[in-house]
Amino acid sequence: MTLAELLRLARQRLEASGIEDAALDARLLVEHFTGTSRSDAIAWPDMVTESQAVAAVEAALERRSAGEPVHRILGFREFYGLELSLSAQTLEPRPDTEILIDAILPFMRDVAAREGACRVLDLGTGTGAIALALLANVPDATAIGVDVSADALATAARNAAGLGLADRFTALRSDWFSQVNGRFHVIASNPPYIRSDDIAGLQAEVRLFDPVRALDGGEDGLQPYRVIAAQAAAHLEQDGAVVVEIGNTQRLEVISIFENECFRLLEARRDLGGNDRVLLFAVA
Ligand SMILES: C[S@@+](CC[C@H](N)C(=O)[O-])C[C@H]1O[C@@H](n2cnc3c(N)ncnc32)[C@H](O)[C@@H]1O
Repeated sequence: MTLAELLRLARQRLEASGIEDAALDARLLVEHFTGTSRSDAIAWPDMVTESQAVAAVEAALERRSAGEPVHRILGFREFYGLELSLSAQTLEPRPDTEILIDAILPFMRDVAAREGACRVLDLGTGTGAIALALLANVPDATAIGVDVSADALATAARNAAGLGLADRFTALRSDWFSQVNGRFHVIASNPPYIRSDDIAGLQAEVRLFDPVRALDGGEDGLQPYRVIAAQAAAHLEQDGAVVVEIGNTQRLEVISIFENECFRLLEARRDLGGNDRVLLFAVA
C-alpha cells in the first residue's frame, strides 16, 4: 500500500467511526507508525509502506475508533513546544495550561535576573509539563515536581532526561507539601479541580483515559486549593508567587480561598476560549 493510499484509508476509517478530527488524527497516526513526515506525504505519495507499519496503523485506527484519544495511542503529546511522554497515571497536558506558563514566565525571568536562580515547586506535576516548560525557558531555574503517583513521577523524570533538563529537575513523591522542604520563588499547580459528582458526566475521552486522581478535586472541586493555599506561605520565598490553574467557574471561590490565607491576587488570565483559567497570587 502506498503512503497516499494508507492516509486515505485511515481518514475514511476514522470518518466512518464518527471521529471529529478524522483527517488530523489519521495523519498523526500514519506519520507516527510509518516514520514519515507531512512533507513525505506531499513529496513521495507513492512511497510503498511496509506491511508491519500498515498493521501498526490498522491497530491504532481500531483503538482510535473505539474512542481512545489520539495522543494516548501515540504515547506522547506536545506542550509548550516540548514533546512529553504520557503514561497511564499522567494527565494529558492541555493547551489551556500553556496560559499558566505565559503568566508566570516574566516573573521568573525577573527573579532569575535579580538573584541568578529561581526555584520552582510544581505541585501535581504529572508528565512534568509545567516544571519542564518553565525550566526550558528559564536557564537559571531549578524545579521540584511533586506527585502522589510514582508512575507519574517516573514519567516526569524520563521526560526531563529526554529534554536534557534532568540536572535541574527533581521528582518528589509527596501528598502536596507533606514531604517538601525549603522555600521557593514560585509555587505552581494545576491541581485536580473537577467536583467528584461531575466525573461521571465528563466526555468519555477524559473519563476513561485520564487518571481519576488527576481530575477529582473532592466534593466541591476546591479541596486541593485549600491545602495549597493553607501551606504555600510557609514554602514561599519573600516576594515569591503562587500560580494556579482553575476550572472556568472557580475564579471567585479560589480567590477567596487564597485571600483567607493572606494572599492577594496579582493577576487573573483567561484561556483562548475566554474562560477564567489562571490566577497569580503574592503574599499580602
Ligand atoms: C490535573 S493533573 C496536572 C498534571 C500536570 N501538572 C499538567 O498540568 O498537565 C493533577 C496532578 O496532581 C496529582 N495529585 C493528585 N492528588 C495529589 C496529592 N494529594 N499530592 C500531590 N499530587 C497530587 C495527580 O496525580 C496529577 O498528576
